[in-house]
Amino acid sequence: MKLSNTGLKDRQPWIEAGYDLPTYDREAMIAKTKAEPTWIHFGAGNLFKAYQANVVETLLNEGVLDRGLIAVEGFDEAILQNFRDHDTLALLATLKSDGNVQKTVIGSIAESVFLDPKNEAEFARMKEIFRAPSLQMASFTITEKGYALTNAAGETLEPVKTDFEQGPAMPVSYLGKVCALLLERYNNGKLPIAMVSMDNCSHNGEKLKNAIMAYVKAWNENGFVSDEFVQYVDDENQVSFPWSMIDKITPRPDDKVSEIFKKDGVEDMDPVKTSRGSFVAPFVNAEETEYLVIEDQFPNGRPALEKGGLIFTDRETVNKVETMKVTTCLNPLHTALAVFGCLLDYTLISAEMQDADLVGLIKAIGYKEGLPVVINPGILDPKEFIDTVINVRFPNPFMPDAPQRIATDTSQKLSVRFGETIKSYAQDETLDPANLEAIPLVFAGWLRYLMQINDNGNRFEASVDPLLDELYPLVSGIQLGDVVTVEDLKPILTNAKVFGIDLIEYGMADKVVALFNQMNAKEGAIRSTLHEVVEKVSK
Ligand SMILES: NC(=O)c1ccc[n+]([C@@H]2O[C@H](COP(=O)([O-])OP(=O)(O)OC[C@H]3O[C@@H](n4cnc5c(N)ncnc54)[C@H](O)[C@@H]3O)[C@@H](O)[C@H]2O)c1
Ligand SMILES: O=P(O)(O)OC[C@@H](O)[C@@H](O)[C@H](O)[C@H](O)CO
Repeated sequence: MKLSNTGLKDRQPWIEAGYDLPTYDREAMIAKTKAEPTWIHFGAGNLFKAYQANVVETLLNEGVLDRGLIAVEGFDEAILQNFRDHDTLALLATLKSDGNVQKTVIGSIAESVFLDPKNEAEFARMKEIFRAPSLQMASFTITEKGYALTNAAGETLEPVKTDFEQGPAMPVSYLGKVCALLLERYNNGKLPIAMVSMDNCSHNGEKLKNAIMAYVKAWNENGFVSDEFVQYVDDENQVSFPWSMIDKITPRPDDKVSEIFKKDGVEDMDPVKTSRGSFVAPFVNAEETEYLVIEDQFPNGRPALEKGGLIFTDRETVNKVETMKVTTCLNPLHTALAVFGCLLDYTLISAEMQDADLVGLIKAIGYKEGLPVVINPGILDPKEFIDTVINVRFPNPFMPDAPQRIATDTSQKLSVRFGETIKSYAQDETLDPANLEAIPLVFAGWLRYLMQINDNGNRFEASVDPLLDELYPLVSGIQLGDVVTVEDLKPILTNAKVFGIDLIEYGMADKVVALFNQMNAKEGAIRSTLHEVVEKVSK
């Protein structure tokens, strides 16, 4: 059995092996999507295939939609190649908490394009898509760092600087290319569009808009674009940047899941790590739970995605749901498990959920330190949300999720996942950041993690992180048993780009450094410190 157009011609073996197959005319869907695209997605990673593409698959099968998705990859060509090798088909394994695995052939991706102006044919197609009056939305899952314009020191990144100065003709940065496509749309009828960030960043729509506007303004100042273009991008009735919250735990493609497909007789199912560090396979594996809440601001209309379970609401509600998930009720808990999982030598989140100290830690972060600053969004109850995360989702033994995946780019995530909570404590007269215990432990744990020596004194390799080269030298000279001071770690502790706040200014640095020293005292000290803090906060 081959995952390809030819391989799917004989449907019987797939059906007998329990696969859900496309029931619509895929060729017709592809032709219609190419001719009149409605939805283009940037970032053809695992989440996109597991969530957005699966929702569209369901709606195509139900006859609600007649067009599928166009997938754009602009960072890692190997992701695209993997996809094209299988006629833009993908397999999805939905790993249910009762152990059942639902196997779906995803056919909803009609076309894939590489975002690269140097590749004339591909970029000409991108421009053609952006000229299409039918295009309603461009969405993004390009990770938090995909939106960055500056490095940790606040300096403009080189490719961004080049694009600001050289204009839209041949952009080299990711968002410079996206901005050039918006210009193409403007130059061909000033057509409206929604640009929807679906990444786990706080206020993701605002983040995308600010980044795009930085290009637009620089190009305007340097004489490349008109004032009218600036107004077009800035007018949410022309170009909107809806805020969103997305939630579906999508681990890297796992060998055990690949075995399930291989056992069924599906060929070529091995996951690979690409040279750019992506984990990719012709299949994706994900949990069943999923939420996608989007601000309903689509100036050119939108597909009826509410029929696929998406929730469309106002910005305030999205903000509350997103704040709840990303800054208090899920992602901070995940990051705590990521950091301590790597330090305590775990390779599975579900195994960490059998560890009373770690469960105690995330309960403290969620219920005790997070909940007091959460505003109930109304459409989801924060306490029930944490209950499900802790009791059902994280412990799901069938989910191959690893702390090492979640530890990716931690330097980019701490400010959102914990910094927002600390700021809320500081702003609330009834709360005091000095009373926080679990969050400072995670910060100290992360500094200890940066040493890349685990609690047994063994070296481990930190997950990919854009600041690792910058941050590692600050801790690489520290030996197990050394005692450091706030002054020694000042360059990190004061970095508001990392923590969201200056830890010295907020009076948290002493506590973080004391916990770091306690965890660095000797082998086993991470465990004993974790246990001690959890005992203290559980009282
Ligand atoms: N995996 C999950 O559980 C999950 C759940 C909810 C939200 N998310 C959000 O989706 C994002 C992607 O997750 P995924 O599982 O698809 O990851 P992935 O590693 O499979 O895919 C990442 C995508 O981002 C692109 N990318 C990476 N670095 C980039 C850069 N510097 N500039 C532009 N593009 C870049 C990659 O090429 C790829 O298309 C996450 O960062 C997160 O914000 C993920
Ligand atoms: O996806 P990231 O890299 O922002 O963070 C890692 C995980 O915490 C995250 O992917 C969760 O699995 C996801 O946010 C669940 O919806």
